[in-house]
Amino acid sequence: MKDLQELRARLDVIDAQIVDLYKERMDIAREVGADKVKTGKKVFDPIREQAKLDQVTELLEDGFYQKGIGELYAQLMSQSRKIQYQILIEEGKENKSVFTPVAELPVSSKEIVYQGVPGSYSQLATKKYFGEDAKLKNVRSFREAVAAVVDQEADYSVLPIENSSAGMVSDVYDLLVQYEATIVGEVILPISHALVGVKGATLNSIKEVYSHPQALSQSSEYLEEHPDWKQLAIGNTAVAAKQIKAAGDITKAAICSEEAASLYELEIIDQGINRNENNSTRFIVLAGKKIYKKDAKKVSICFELPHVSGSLYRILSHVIFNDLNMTKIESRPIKDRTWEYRFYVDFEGNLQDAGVQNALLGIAEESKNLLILGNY
Ligand SMILES: O=C(O)C(=O)C[C@]1(C(=O)O)C=C[C@@H](O)C=C1
Repeated sequence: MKDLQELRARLDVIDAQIVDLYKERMDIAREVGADKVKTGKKVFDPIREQAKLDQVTELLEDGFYQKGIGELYAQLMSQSRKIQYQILIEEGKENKSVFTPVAELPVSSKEIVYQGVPGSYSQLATKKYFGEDAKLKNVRSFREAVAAVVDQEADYSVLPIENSSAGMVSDVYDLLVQYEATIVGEVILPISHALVGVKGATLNSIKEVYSHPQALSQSSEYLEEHPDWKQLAIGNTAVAAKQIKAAGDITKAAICSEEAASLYELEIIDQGINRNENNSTRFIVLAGKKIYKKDAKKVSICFELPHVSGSLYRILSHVIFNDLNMTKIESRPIKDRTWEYRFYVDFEGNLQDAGVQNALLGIAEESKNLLILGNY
């Protein structure tokens, strides 16, 4: 058997050759990029890439090696594209961003909109972000809240986007795309549910509990200790509180925030009844204009991908190879297109960073319907 040192010495020789060839290949890819800038050809040429993958795999017989060389070339070509997108940016040939940086979010005399009723968690989140004195207006649906900013009836609206235990609010994700509203901020609200009732209501008098389905589910362990209580779903926790007040019945209770209890003059029977003590909801602040704060640190985008092996991998490589820290990924089915998905990705960065611009160029060219949802 040849000794390890000898084998490693041979690998070193081969690797030096690979490095030289890699450099030569990248230099040529750069020249191709310069040519593409001149002729206006697209950087990503999927037909050429597939032909290249077929060509290199055919040169090998072993199945394991064939797969390996395919993976290697997918990486190499992705790096060629990265260098070429960089040239586009240097030459100022990329599609200029339609987003305007601002020092502070502008506020006019218009109201700030939230969905729900006074006392709801959305109202609490809105006050947390804009301050106690902000002029607020409530609307009934998520759709109305998004439409209000797009139609310039309000400067901003605040909507829940995800809960730490129940997950994404899918309707809001879908509306973001339908209306092309811009995320300009976010606020995280710790959620602590209380069991509330009218004066005289006690754990023993309760027969029915009303709340939003998520609040019921987040309090499920507590409710399991009271199996005889009937659970009834209502559109909003604060609406549940309002109804309990109107009913004036000691057999009915609501699960809502302590603020909603005090607003509707209800008594707190039990506090902090949610299962997960760290339960929080993240709310987004939406604007109708394409603006972002100069010091914004997070980019949210969404794009569509065909149901093809490796398509998500290739797109995410733009995030990874530009050293961007991806903090979240979600997907939603695209209506009327079975098994096709829209992906929602968050990563750290600012629209002015070269790495962010480079990644967005690549994703725009290689996916369908890229939308920059916001930088905040
Ligand atoms: O042939 C090209 O057009 C290139 O830019 C080179 C290359 C490659 O690295 O082989 C890179 C990107 C294209 O998508 C296809 C191929």
